[in-house]
Amino acid sequence: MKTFDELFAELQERARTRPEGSSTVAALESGVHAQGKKVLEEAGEVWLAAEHESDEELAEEISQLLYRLQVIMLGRGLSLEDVYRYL
Ligand SMILES: N=c1c2ncn([C@@H]3O[C@H](COP(=O)(O)OP(=O)(O)OP(=O)(O)O)[C@@H](O)[C@H]3O)c2ncn1[C@@H]1O[C@H](COP(=O)(O)O)[C@@H](O)[C@H]1O
Repeated sequence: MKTFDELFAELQERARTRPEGSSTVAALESGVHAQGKKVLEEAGEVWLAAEHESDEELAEEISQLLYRLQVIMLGRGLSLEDVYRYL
């Protein structure tokens, strides 16, 4: 189990070291258009899960959306603080 901040630190490390086989490196290299499509896709799945699926399935979809948002943040060079200051 990990927190949002811990996942972000892990993904920052992936972006820095670019290990082979990392899905994050592949997502970063796919570009902002593909990254944005993934955000929309996962957001739609969260919506559908909230209406029709179990709590567990909803939680899993939300985790994927959070991951995709972090990829967008990393791709644009945003830090957690850049976002948190608006919360
Ligand atoms: N939390 C996630 C995570 N959530 C979603 N995904 C990616 O999203 C995919 C599932 O999304 P989809 O439902 O869109 O499935 P898909 O369309 O079949 O996937 P693709 O064809 O787009 O690869 C997974 O196969 C992963 O590639 C994630 N990839 C990585 N993480 C975590 O990120 C960290 C770094 O991972 P790596 O970069 O792979 O080392 C680790 O802690 C991982 O657990």
